[in-house]
Amino acid sequence: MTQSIIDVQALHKTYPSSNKAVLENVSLTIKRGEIVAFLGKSGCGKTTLLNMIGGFEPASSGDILLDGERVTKPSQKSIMLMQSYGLLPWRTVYHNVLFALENSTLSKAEKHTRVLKGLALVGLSDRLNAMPSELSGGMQQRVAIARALAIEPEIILMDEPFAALDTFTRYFLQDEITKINKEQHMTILLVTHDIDEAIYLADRVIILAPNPGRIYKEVTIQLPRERDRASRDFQHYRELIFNEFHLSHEPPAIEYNI
Ligand SMILES: Nc1ncnc2c1ncn2[C@@H]1O[C@H](COP(=O)(O)OP(=O)(O)OP(=O)(O)O)[C@@H](O)[C@H]1O
Repeated sequence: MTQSIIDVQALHKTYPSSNKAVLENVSLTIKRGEIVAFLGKSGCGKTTLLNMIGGFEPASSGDILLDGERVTKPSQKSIMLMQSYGLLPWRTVYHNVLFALENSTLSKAEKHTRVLKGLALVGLSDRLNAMPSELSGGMQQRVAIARALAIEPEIILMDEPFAALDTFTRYFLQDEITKINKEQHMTILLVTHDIDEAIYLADRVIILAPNPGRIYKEVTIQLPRERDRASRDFQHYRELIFNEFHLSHEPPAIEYNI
């Protein structure tokens, strides 16, 4: 049986500045090496959930266990990858990736090896000395992925990482992510608004309902890897998730008092 890496137990979240619950009674278990996508209407708490799993935001109640240990602060076990690449414009590609290891106790040689490995995994070994301004958006996001990989985290948390990119660059990076997941057996949690991206990448899609944010439905994607977006099976999941997604935030039925 595959061991679970993340256990979210009866999680509630209300931000101190508001008295409205953002997340209510969220429980889920994520297996090591799994890719899980979160879909849901804007404001239903997807980013909040990811931030809490990353240790950036405390829970109001409930627990998050990572490898059996309670998450109370950010750790090197999980890395957040954002839509904005966050590269330092005055550093080369190599030095941007190295930056992630600056506070680590690794030797200089080990850091060098990790940087080269990370950049090789995203196909950028030939751009070590390039400046971020010389790279396309897709390449900059690959540098950001390499930087995350250099840390060798167990979990990568992705908050709409490809939303700002054009379709083909997005497809290319989605393939990179599945390759990295397969080769490195990394657990990947992905927040997206793109149903196709969720089906293409995920082993499991979790649909959240809003007000307060809660798990509405889980869909296991039983398609072999090297998924074909044009296949009938893919179409089946597209329709299934599309329908569930709309049901998840249907306005309540209007009551008429006659
Ligand atoms: N730091 C904060 N303080 C107070 N309220 C917040 C804070 N961060 C988020 N919220 C509120 O929590 C709710 C959920 O926000 P969150 O960003 O988690 O949703 P989301 O599903 O990721 O939305 P989107 O898809 O638009 O990114 C929203 O109503 C938002 O206004």
